[in-house]
Amino acid sequence: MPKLVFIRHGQSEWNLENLFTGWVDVNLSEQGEQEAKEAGRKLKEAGIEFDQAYTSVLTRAIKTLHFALEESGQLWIPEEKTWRLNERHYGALQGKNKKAAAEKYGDEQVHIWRRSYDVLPPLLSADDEGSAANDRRYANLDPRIVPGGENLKVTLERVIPFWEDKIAPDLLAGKNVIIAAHGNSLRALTKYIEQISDADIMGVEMATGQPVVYDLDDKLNIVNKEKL
Ligand SMILES: O=C(O)[C@H](O)COP(=O)(O)O
Repeated sequence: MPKLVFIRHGQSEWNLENLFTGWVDVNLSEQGEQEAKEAGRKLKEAGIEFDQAYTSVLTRAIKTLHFALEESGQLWIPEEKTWRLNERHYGALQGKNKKAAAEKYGDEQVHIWRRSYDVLPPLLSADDEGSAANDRRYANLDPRIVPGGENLKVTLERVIPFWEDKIAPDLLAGKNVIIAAHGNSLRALTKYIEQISDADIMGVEMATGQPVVYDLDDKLNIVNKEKL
């Protein structure tokens, strides 16, 4: 029975400062590093052995994966990084303080931007200096698909092709897979594999640094879900 583990990166420097982050490549905070190591200890305690790891192209997720794997003695396993597991792009909100935005635009508007399934944040244009179009790590992406802002729906639509092409085939081959990613790329995957409605996904949150372990059957149905 394959195991699938999701882990949201540990607390980042911008989580700590309460800033919208999205595709901005911030580091883990000291607490975030500790959370990632603790996740590794829990995975070791649970005796989970991985065959394959996937992560985003953002430092906070990559380092979380590495701390967790190192702590569980599995830093050697194959890993792949993909932009498709990146955090949802927060558009022009990136770098803004969440509390200050709520004071300016109202709690309700900010909640809609953060948790609605299909409302887009204010977009960042491709010529904005913060645009991902200027970032070397996305140079191999068709400029037409470099986002200027994403909602959960758009995030899900770019995460699922990666699930279909890479993650699901690994699981079907009986491999245990760990995915270290982000609050919203993991909410998108959670919505997809648990078949959560557009309305109910608004209430689903991912804690930083907490492994979520799924046992799947050979048709990838969920047999058990446990948070460590
Ligand atoms: O990108 C961000 O700001 C956070 O990592 C996730 O944000 P959220 O809690 O607003 O979804």
